[in-house]
Amino acid sequence: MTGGNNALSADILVIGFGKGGKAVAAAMGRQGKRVVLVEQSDRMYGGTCPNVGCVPTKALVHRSGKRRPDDEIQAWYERAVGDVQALTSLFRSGNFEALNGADTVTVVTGHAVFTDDHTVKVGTGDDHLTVTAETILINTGSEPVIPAVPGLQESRYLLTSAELIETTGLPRRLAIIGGGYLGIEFASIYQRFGSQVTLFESGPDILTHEDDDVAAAARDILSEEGIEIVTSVRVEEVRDGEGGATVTYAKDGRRASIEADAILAATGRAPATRGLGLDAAGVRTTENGAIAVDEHLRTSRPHIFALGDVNGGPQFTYISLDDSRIVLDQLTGKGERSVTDRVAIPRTLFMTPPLATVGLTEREARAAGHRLRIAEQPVAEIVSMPRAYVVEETRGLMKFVIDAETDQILGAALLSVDAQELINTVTLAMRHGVTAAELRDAVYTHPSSTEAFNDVLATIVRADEP
Ligand SMILES: Cc1cc2nc3c(=O)[nH]c(=O)nc-3n(C[C@H](O)[C@H](O)[C@H](O)COP(=O)(O)OP(=O)(O)OC[C@H]3O[C@@H](n4cnc5c(N)ncnc54)[C@H](O)[C@@H]3O)c2cc1C
Ligand SMILES: NC(=O)c1ccc[n+]([C@@H]2O[C@H](COP(=O)([O-])OP(=O)(O)OC[C@H]3O[C@@H](n4cnc5c(N)ncnc54)[C@H](O)[C@@H]3O)[C@@H](O)[C@H]2O)c1
Repeated sequence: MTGGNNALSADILVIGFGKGGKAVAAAMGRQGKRVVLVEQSDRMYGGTCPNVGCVPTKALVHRSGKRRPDDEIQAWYERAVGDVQALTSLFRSGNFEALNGADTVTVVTGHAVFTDDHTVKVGTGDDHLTVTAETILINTGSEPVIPAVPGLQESRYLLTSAELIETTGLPRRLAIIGGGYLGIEFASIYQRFGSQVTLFESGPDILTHEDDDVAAAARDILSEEGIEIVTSVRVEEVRDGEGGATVTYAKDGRRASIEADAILAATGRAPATRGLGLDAAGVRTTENGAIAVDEHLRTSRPHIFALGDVNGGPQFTYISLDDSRIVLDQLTGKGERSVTDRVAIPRTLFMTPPLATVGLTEREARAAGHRLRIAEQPVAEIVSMPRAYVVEETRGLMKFVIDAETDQILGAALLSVDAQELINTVTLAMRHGVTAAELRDAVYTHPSSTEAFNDVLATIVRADEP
């Protein structure tokens, strides 16, 4: 690193400690490049995923199923929060050391603001630092959107997901606004811990992207757990009282209200570009507020890249990681990778059991003109999968959408124990042209969840006529 006390210059500057940025920082540092990574919060080394996103929420999913007979609910929840915070703290320091421990990489803690297209200022007043770099990566993630409901923003019962997972008092009554991935996962976690959860979704249903049978199976599980799901709803007002808030909503032309001890805003996350000074760098944004990028993730200034949630792509950690591969390919490779060459990207919604999906739904495949065979079975009926009974989780179903002409798997929806693992095997099969018959007839370990494929793929419930 060169520069005076208040100035650093580097080959690569990374703004934000997200997945993609830290992967590029580590790789370029290993190649001997001088790298500076600026992270605004010492609670966020490693970014959203290990601190307040994927890792702590999945650790809570796990713990929400582990109540011992003599556990008092509040004490059990508080212990789970404490354990999960200890875990995130471990990952946080591991992330910091992994980067800052390298001779070539410096982690700077402070909020970065562009002053021109090669320079950022970190901090203010006498303490401020200037970092200048040849190449800059913006990896600032996203931040929760708070819907414009009168009284909500000012409510002392309003929490973001990051705040809720650190709160040691279990809300007795939790209202969640938004029935997407985040809202459903939190509904599932908190209902299992013992909260009474009401989930408000403005759309006509939850999981509308999925086929009706898959969505209905998932919805039934959530309802059986005791979650109150209110769809086609307009949350009209939040009014604070002494012991909680009154949430008033309109549905089917009628007004009603519930009382809540906590309200979670789960209505989406917007690219985090506020206060970055993008204008000073000449970096353009889209009308949705994301940083505009080409297929190689270059912004309107070609030496500045944007990775992860901030570029408006799908908001998943593994997409941010894949963004890092594209950027590294631009910086040191052949420049062949792009966002357009991604095939079959899986997703997992971590309710219990998880819902993992990839590729086309039956509805989408029909709309695209494919002649189909549909393989489907409820988990409880998959004879070749005793694992579901072994681990006492027999709820859900598995569904495959198969092209009847080529036997290629076009898509799958697995609502099942271990679905977050199973979906990666299906995805690999789809990427490499492994047919449905080959996946069906493969030899799998026993007792495992994968061996369900032996049965499910042999159970054709619908086949289109040639
Ligand atoms: C509750 C929750 C659960 C989730 N669960 C999953 C899951 O199970 N699986 C999955 O794949 N995805 C999940 N996601 C989404 C996933 O966490 C994000 O897609 C991913 O973390 C985005 O990573 P990123 O690289 O874009 O940046 P982030 O990891 O968001 O990092 C951005 C960093 O930039 C910092 N920053 C912002 N502005 C500045 C600035 N001006 N100067 C310096 N630093 C700045 C921030 O403090 C932050 O640390 C979840 C998200 C949430 C909120
Ligand atoms: N397991 C995972 O991979 C995982 C888990 C959690 C979050 N995430 C990521 O985080 C991102 C944010 O998640 P999210 O669920 O907040 O966003 P989302 O955009 O997926 O869902 C938001 C939901 O809120 C609803 N909504 C919007 N305004 C509303 C209002 N005023 N009242 C009621 N409902 C309203 C929308 O119709 C939508 O269903 C997602 O894009 C997802 O990729 C991923």
